[in-house]
Amino acid sequence: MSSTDPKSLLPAGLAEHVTTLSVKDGRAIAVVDAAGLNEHQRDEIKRLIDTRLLEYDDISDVRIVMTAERKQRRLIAIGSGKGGVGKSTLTANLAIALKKTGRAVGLVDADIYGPSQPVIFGNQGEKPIARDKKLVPIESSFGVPMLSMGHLVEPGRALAWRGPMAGNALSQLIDAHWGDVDTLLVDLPPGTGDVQLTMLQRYKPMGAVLVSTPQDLALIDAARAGQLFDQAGVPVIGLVENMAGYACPHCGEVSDPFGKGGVETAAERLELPFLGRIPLDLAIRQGSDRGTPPAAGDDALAKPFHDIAAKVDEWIGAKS
Ligand SMILES: Nc1ncnc2c1ncn2[C@@H]1O[C@H](COP(=O)(O)OP(=O)(O)OP(=O)(O)O)[C@@H](O)[C@H]1O
Repeated sequence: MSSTDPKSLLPAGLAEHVTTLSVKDGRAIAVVDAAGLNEHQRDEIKRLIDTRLLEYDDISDVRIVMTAERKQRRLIAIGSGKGGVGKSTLTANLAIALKKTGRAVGLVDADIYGPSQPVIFGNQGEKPIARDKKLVPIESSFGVPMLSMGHLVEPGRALAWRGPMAGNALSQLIDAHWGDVDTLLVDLPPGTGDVQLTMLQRYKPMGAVLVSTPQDLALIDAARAGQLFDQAGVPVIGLVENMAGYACPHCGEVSDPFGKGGVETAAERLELPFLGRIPLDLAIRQGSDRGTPPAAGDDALAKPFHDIAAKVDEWIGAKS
């Protein structure tokens, strides 16, 4: 067989996808430019090339290399209207719970103004290394690789970042060596600032989860954050109510310091799904401070996080 132009072995419609084709000792190696092709198209092209080349008597083995075959990584943003409502706590526990459902989850702590994930995961002081100018995520004890500005700068130093600097910080964390991770949870700073805008412009998340306490003010801000996602065409997966129902550790009586059911009512009003309620429980705060997030366990404290993760998991499954 002439190998001056092996691409001529293929019909033009297939050859146009092939960067190089070599044939030697019965083995054909085709390099296919897979940029812009979806998974189905890639599989189809692979199949057609394979079948066509094997029709030649002197080809017995076909190897196909797909370039630009970047793993489609979905981003799920976790946002809140205001700070201190438990967004970081939810993100960490959701990531751990999703990992338990079998998803390859990673976590980006994009709350660059007040990164708290290194504390929640108990790996403060660890520093990610860089390879080929990209960061390598830190492996956490819960099987969730993660990157946080808290691992890169001294506590408090990132606070002054605004505009492009804040956006670039986000890119460094997202465009990292995430390997097999297919679902990246992004813990956003509260509100609707520079990081959120960069996120929406450069990396359109697949969906967003919003956290709020039942207080009216927190809810109004959460609705505003929801609007931003909505305008950008990012579906809100649902709302989570945090710090609802405080069970007194002494007498067991349940009180509602921030009101009750406000988030569920707001979700109904905004026509958004309600994903669940997490109680105000001292053990949740203690676990977060100690580097042992409750979702790592299997007890009653873990349950609300696992239930919310199951709903998010189902939502992702339905969209994929
Ligand atoms: N359900 C809960 N029960 C008890 N403590 C909680 C609960 N949720 C969060 N906390 C605690 O409240 C504090 C704030 O939570 P967290 O850092 O998750 O909020 P945040 O919304 O991410 O805040 P910020 O955006 O300011 O970082 C933390 O000390 C956390 O441990």
